Amino acid sequence: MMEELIRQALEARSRAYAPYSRFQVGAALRCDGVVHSGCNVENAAYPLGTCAEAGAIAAMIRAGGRRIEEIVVVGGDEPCTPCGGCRQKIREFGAPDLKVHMVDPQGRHLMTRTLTALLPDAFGPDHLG
Ligand SMILES: O=c1ccn([C@H]2C[C@H](O)[C@@H](CO)O2)c(=O)[nH]1
Ligand SMILES: [Zn+2]
Repeated sequence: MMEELIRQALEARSRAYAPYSRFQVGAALRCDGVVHSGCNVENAAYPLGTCAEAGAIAAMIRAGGRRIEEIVVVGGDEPCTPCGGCRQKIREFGAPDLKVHMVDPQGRHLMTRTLTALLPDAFGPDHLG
């Protein structure tokens, strides 16, 4: 299953629209045993670009899913750690011990972190009662 997550993250990355940064990113997550993926989509109005993780989450929600069980992110040769905004977006649907894996464009494992390690003391849905 990890292999499938990596495969889909790489495939999503190959479809990234990143003409401005030229930094292509793919993300794939598993929810209820199903894999959903996304890529970054930039815009001539730079701040409107969206991250790969956001695309994968949108695909999961569109499919009726609500829980991220595992997620893989691929950017360049260094670990592509999710940006701060994406950490919060992942928190919405991920448990504190969710594993976030980072791989390189060849699919080789680079780093794994728990969501808690990436976003300690996170604000989340529980805070709203
Ligand atoms: O985890 C990350 C980090 C960056 N990006 C995108 C945003 C932008 O399009 C490009 C450069 O920051 O990479 C992602 O999609 N996910
Ligand atoms: Zn992001």
